[in-house]
Amino acid sequence: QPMLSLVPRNGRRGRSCKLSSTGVSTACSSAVAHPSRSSEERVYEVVLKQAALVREQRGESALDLKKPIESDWNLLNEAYQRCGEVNAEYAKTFYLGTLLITPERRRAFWAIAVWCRRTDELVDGPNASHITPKALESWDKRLNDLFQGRPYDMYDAALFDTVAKYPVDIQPFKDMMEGMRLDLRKSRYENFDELYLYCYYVAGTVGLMSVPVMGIAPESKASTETVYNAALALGIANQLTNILRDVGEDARRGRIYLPQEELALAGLSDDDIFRGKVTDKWRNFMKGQIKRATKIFDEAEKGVGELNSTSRWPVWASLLLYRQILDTIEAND
Ligand SMILES: CC(C)=CCC/C(C)=C/CC/C(C)=C/CC/C(C)=C/[C@@H]1[C@@H](COP(=O)(O)OP(=O)(O)O)[C@]1(C)CC/C=C(\C)CC/C=C(\C)CCC=C(C)C
Ligand SMILES: [Mn+2]
Repeated sequence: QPMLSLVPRNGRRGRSCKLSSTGVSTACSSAVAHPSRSSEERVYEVVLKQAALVREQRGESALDLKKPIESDWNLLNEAYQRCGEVNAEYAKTFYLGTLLITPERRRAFWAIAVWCRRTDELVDGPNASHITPKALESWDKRLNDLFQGRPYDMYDAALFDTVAKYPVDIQPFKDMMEGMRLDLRKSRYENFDELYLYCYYVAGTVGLMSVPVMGIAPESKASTETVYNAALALGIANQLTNILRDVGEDARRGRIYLPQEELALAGLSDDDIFRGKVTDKWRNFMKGQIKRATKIFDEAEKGVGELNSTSRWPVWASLLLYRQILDTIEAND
């Protein structure tokens, strides 16, 4: 059974908490059911499905659950509190955003973000070298159990409460796991289409998980699909930013997420990345990558005003904070 430990980044001293994952195997359906179609078409299918789900659920009370008894209630509060602590430590930019949202929604985001972080930690954390496809299958089985009301620990219990209160579908969670599977077997991306699909898996999915909690403004004239596409764009833009920020860190682990075809067009090779030399070719290449990510942030920004009024500020704040990382990359040469 893999132990999943969230340890402070940058070698900093601080809180470290051990989280464990248990379970057995289950297959996972995903957006890659039809390899002949483009990544965007496949992702769009998931967006449409998610949008349909919310349309179906709109108008229903989010609090239809039977009221929990007092002691359950206290435990649940504690579970959410712990999710908040993990986020404050490991997802700082998003944590700041969540502080601007209503308390009910805030804790729902904390629970979702902890699951995302733990999932990412399976392939990126200190125990990543021991993680096999089988271990991911266990995590997948555990996800199914959680959605069916059988949480394994407090973090899962908080997430179960969240998915019971808001119309959050399991598919984006499954798709995020597919991204982690990709990380186990793939360390190069041929073109942007391939990279886009990876970004959907590990980050676009977070947008799809988030909209049902954010809520769409009742006065919004935009279609549900438009709002979901903006949310998807925010996840993709965030992830592209992560990739551009972490080129060095990823290369030290033998991973290059930058599209190979685009590197070659710019006259750059894997070796240039590994050597980490900043040349004019590299600067020009990065300019193009930053431009593309900025455009996707701009697409996302258009959707912010369609969200429930209490959800706009936190999303906008985290969008601005994340987009600024692109400026910092450029300023750092
Ligand atoms: C209409 C509209 C614009 C709606 C907005 C919907 C919305 C709130 C979208 C959020 C999108 C978002 C925050 C995506 C996160 C993408 C991301 C950075 C994913 C990272 C994956 C792995 O990457 P990597 O290994 O390269 O990165 P590290 O170096 O390890 O960091 C992730 C690590 C997945 C983990 C993601 C989180 C912990 C963030 C979870 C955020 C939320 C649940 C939403 C937070 C809520 C607000 C208010 C921002
Ligand atoms: Mn990571």
